Amino acid sequence: MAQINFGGSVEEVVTREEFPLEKAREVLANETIAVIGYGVQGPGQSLNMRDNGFNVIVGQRKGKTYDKAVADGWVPGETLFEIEEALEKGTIICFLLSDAAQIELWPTVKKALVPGKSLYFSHGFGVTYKEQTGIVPPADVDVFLVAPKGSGTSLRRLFVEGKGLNSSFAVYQDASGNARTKCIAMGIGVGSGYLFETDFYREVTSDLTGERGTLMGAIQGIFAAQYEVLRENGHSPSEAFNETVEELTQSLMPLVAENGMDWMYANCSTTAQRGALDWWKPFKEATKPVFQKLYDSVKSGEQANISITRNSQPDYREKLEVELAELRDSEMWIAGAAVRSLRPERN
Ligand SMILES: NC(=O)c1ccc[n+]([C@@H]2O[C@H](COP(=O)([O-])OP(=O)(O)OC[C@H]3O[C@@H](n4cnc5c(N)ncnc54)[C@H](O)[C@@H]3O)[C@@H](O)[C@H]2O)c1
Ligand SMILES: CC(C)(O)[C@@H](O)C(=O)O
Ligand SMILES: [Mg+2]
Ligand SMILES: [Mg+2]
Repeated sequence: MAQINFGGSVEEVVTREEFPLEKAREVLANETIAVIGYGVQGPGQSLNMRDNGFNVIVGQRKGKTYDKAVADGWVPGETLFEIEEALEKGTIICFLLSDAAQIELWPTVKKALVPGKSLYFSHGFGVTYKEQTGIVPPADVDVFLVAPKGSGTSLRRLFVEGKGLNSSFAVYQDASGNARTKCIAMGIGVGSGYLFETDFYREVTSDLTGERGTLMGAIQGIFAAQYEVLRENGHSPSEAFNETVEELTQSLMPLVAENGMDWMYANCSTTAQRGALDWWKPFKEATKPVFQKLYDSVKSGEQANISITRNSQPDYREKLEVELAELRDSEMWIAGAAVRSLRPERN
């Protein structure tokens, strides 16, 4: 493994150079990889693995997503099956249903896990919160995860562009003695840029924190707060949206992604630089207690509990739609839709 110094801590990571695709293909040459679920990660991972030359099949219940799989080139009866049939044919079972649906399907999956098969996750959720999920894999199967650090949509887009999302990987159970190598081979196969090692508990606690925090929950909260203050002080929706969201996503974040925040601070006006240097610490101080509260809630299992309870309700979709409409119909995101429609590349 490559030793990389991440800000003073040396960590071992797996790169594509030291674990090339050819090696991954060799490791998994005799495996049938069954991707169960074709929601967000299912398409990204299965299509990348198919394009990388792996033996992949998809298991998906009939409906809109099944039709999407057909449209993506999966052939019913050859590479696309009902879930039970795919579970039977697969030797590596990629459990890519939503975390709540995994609970419901677990008895079916468990039955298919005969000795010698492997169980693959993209989240540490199911086994970490086993008291709530009931997901306890049989002792004679390998259990591991590869968790792409990003959306399945970008996993596929970046792969098509010849780039790759980073993923974490972890082995929960090594029945064959070869679980780690298989796990890394899967990580390379799904199109990871590089892979860093974790365990199921750390993967789920960091992931739940990140998505509730800076990746989605906190950022929307900060957007809404600044937008409201600008609007309450007489700024137009277009001015408030551009100064809150559009400039960040279109101009500054791609530059931060390329060069880091220090570069961004060094390459804006001296006026902006002074202000950003003065204000980042008060924002940090104001929000850190909220992040600590969030982490504690993740750690105690409360967030998992909320997620399982809410997402297992029969009227989950209807209730979700109401909450999404609150965002979609907010002035800020209506203004956002108008701003997006004005981007020159839309024409
Ligand atoms: N969404 C992401 O980009 C992302 C990123 C990293 C990790 N993950 C993890 O990957 C896994 C899959 O997540 P996802 O977001 O792709 O899932 P998803 O919510 O998109 O659902 C996946 C599939 O589950 C199927 N499904 C739902 N309920 C079902 C049921 N009762 N019976 C049978 N099928 C059912 C749906 O048809 C869909 O094809 C999860 O563990 C998630 O935490 C997701
Ligand atoms: C894409 C995310 C937010 O990183 C993932 O963790 C998810 O659950 O969808
Ligand atoms: Mg997540
Ligand atoms: Mg995530």
